[in-house]
Amino acid sequence: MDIRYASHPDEVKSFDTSRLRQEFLMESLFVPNELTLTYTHVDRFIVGGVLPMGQAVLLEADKKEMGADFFLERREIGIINIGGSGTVSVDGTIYSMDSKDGLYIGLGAREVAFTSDNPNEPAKFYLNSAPAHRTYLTVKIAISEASPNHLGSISNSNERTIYRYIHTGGVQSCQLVMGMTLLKPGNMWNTMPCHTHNRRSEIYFYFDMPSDGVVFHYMGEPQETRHLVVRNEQAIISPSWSIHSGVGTSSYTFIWGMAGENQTFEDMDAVAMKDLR
Ligand SMILES: O=C(O)C(=O)C[C@H](O)C(=O)CO
Ligand SMILES: [Zn+2]
Repeated sequence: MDIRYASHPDEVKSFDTSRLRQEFLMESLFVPNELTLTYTHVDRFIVGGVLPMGQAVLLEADKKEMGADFFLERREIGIINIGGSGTVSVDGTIYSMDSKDGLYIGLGAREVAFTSDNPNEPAKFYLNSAPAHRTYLTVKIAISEASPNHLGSISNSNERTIYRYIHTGGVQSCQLVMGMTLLKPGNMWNTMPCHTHNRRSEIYFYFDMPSDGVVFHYMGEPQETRHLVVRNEQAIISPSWSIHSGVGTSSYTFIWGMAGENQTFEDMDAVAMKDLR
């Protein structure tokens, strides 16, 4: 399990490109038949990916790093499939997962296994997990059941739909809030004007990009912005003090996940365009 520590914003000002990437970027989430996990001390998120290719992959705890006998002993998890169809089995109950289907699994589930229906068109399960204090129902969420919110305009190159999967008005959780943003064709910008939210941190995961496409993802304090070049199926840690916004060389989709002090999606500290540096 890859471990990342939290950084002070004053320290991050002096990071060069490779240090920024080492601390904040997750470059390889999908390795055939492996559970790939990164544990960040930023709100103790675990971010991961599963690519089952002809065998089931188990959601196993890293006993040393997590100090737990099973992954969901003290945690909850949100899962979104970005690949072909597959299944997630939770203590013997099988959930069929088509592309862009989501699943919330509550504290205490012991045996979670991932499979693909067709190894030639494998499922790709993207995972966000956060510490939990009580059990909420395990629920599957089709994108048609997620709450859509249309934002932006073609004149600002940011017309997009935000789908909330796990949130206060939908599937309940202890602290995880999770969803997906789809850009309309021809639109390249996400989350600009940008914001921070000191009560929560956030993980962005970019996908549906061509192999030579990149997203210039902006992070840092609003007056000390930095960029990271992010490629298809890579994820970024955004601490509570950091903006999180990106512009692509072509269109893309991204999954966002938040955890922390509150779950109020609208609780954002908006950054005025004139204040960005
Ligand atoms: O497109 C957007 O704007 C977003 O998806 C914003 C994220 O959901 C976010 O940053 C929530 O805090
Ligand atoms: Zn945000």
